[in-house]
Amino acid sequence: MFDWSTLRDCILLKRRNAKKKVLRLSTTQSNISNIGSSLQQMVTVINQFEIMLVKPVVRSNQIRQVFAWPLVQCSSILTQCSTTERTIVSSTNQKERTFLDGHKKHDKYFMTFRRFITGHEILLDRHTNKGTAFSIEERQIYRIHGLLPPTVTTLELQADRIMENLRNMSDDLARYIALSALQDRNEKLFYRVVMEYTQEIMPLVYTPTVGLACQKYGLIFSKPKGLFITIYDKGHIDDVLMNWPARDVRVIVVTDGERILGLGDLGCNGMGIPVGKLSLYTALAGVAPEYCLPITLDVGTNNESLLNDKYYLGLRQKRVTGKEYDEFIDEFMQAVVKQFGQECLIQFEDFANRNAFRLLKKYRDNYCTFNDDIQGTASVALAGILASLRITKRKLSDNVFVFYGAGEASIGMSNLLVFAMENEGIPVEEARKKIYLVDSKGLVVKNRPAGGLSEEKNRYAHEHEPINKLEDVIKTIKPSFLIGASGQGSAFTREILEIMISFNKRPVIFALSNPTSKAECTAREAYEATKGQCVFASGSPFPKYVYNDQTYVPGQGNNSYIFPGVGLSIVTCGIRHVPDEIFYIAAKTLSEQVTNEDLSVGLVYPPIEKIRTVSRKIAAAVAEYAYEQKLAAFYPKPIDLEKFIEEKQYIAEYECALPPRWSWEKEK
Ligand SMILES: NC(=O)C1=CN([C@@H]2O[C@H](COP(=O)(O)OP(=O)(O)OC[C@H]3O[C@@H](n4cnc5c(N)ncnc54)[C@H](OP(=O)(O)O)[C@@H]3O)[C@@H](O)[C@H]2O)C=CC1
Ligand SMILES: CC(=O)C(=O)O
Ligand SMILES: [Mg+2]
Repeated sequence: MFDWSTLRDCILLKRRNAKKKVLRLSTTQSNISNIGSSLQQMVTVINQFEIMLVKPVVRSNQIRQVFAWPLVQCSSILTQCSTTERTIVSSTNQKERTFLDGHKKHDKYFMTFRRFITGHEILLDRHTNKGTAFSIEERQIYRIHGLLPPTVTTLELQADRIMENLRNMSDDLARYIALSALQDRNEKLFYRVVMEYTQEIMPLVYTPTVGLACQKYGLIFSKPKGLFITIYDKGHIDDVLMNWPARDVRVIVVTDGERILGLGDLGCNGMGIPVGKLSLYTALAGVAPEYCLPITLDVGTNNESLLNDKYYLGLRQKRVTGKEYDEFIDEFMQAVVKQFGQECLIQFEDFANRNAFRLLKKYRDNYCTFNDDIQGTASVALAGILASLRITKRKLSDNVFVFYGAGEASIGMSNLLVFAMENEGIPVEEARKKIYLVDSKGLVVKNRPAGGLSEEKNRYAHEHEPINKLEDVIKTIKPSFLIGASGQGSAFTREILEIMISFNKRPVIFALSNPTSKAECTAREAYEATKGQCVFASGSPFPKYVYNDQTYVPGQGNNSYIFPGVGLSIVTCGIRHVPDEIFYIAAKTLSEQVTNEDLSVGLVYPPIEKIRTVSRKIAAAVAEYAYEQKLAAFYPKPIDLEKFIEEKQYIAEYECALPPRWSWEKEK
């Protein structure tokens, strides 16, 4: 029997640099050959030492065997681990490592062993915990026997138990808190529940409940799920990023909390949004959770009630703006690249209008980045518009569009719509003439006072008399599409909806503002006012509605149909930039997933139950384009992109006989 104390005594503590502690293993050949070969002993080997960093720091052949030998022996167990982990195990040659995504790296990683881990820690770690699903054998091996009740349950039964508990709860905020706690406790089970009961769970982890959760964030905060970087971290953002425990971060969703849904400035409470969006990256598209990092940039808040709220957890000061803000964001972008590489996707979410457009313009060609509120929303709206045309039987360019709200969402939608019309052969200027914007001052027209129009709005400003009221705009312009993204709940009154049906056989009404309280109208209001004739979609979900014995299913026109699939493609193929074409392709692919059966009940998006497949198809179409345009970094191009992407999609199954305690550390 191998004497572990000998090996342990040989572990030398080495400080690679001031910030990182690395344990380096050193022993002799004879000790190694004594290591037992039975499966159980191998489990013990891995179980007692966490393999933490990977790079051949140790050059001698003799020492290299120390690493290679037990790992190879263990490969039968470890092949059940995730793909990156498998890569290490299957490679005994430390000089060159072939990654499953095809690229090779030389001497970039090293292997070393980390401290002991107790069974109790396995139970407390959300990545490794299986709760009552640990088998008797695992309970013995990990020394957690006795720490759990004796009955071993399945993942399915655990999910049923969670659902029953959720359904018995009194309100959605309680359900949000319970799901958040589950995510902290047992990540696999959390994703199993979200993926299996998506329709029921999505409104809890995402809009509308996430809006309420953000408003109550100071009260309900329990465990951190992301990084908070404040303006006082300026000058050392890099250090804060290093505190995040995972090193192979491939997607960041970042907010500064200034325009959370249609709820306004929620400061640091906005953290609920990156957390929720990244949960959807995993649940709706299968981007592995360990690749995802939610970040809130706290530069203060101008929300007086938060500043006076004793539970508020953010900086109690007014927002920092101007040069200092810009330098802070610049440093953040650079630090992300330094820490996680230039292929790390940075999704901007819920920034205020005045920052959103200019930051997108500033960074879009130099970083792997997009703005979800501008570009993701544009894509989902275009998909819904294209699907609606199959009901109204009109060409895209035969329509007139009124956007209520002229902000990030509406301008993004207008720009992509023009792009789509151009593809139908319509000149840009002509396409723009079919689009009318209404903002807080009324119809966007040319003769607004000087300085009254931003560059983005100006593109859509018409030579027209000012009109203040929406109903008058509708009466005058007679649009076939009325699309709301204003954050103004109930703005589409019965009168407005009745005007829409008075000159359209099938008017298209999208009420895209979030959360539900901010929707411009409800599904019921739209169907009732138009006698079931409108085509309806909304940003937050509404239930089915029965009108005159006909069932109508409102679609959810939310960017959650787009960003997970686009992100999956970026992550799996290493796409370096995210041009607008990608959102056009995503929109077309999404609309092609809508069946005639869906359309027959008024649904202009595929049912949410199909979302994993839909996201994969979006990812494959985007990847095809990216390879054509030489935007993808991972070569060679897979022969079957969809299959390649499918193999990378995260699966919510308990898969490891061993806790996945392998992690990657990119060399700085
Ligand atoms: N379904 C989805 O996927 C998405 C939905 N949204 C939702 O869209 C809404 C707006 O988001 P976003 O565009 O980013 O926000 P912005 O702040 O960029 O834009 C809001 C726009 O609404 C206008 N507005 C405000 N009050 C009124 C009013 N009384 N009458 C007419 N227009 C008004 C503003 O006018 P002015 O320019 O004069 O200030 C502005 O143009 C939010 O509720 C958000 O949740 C956003 C992204 C995605
Ligand atoms: C859906 C979304 O991104 C928003 O409402 O801001
Ligand atoms: Mg948003």
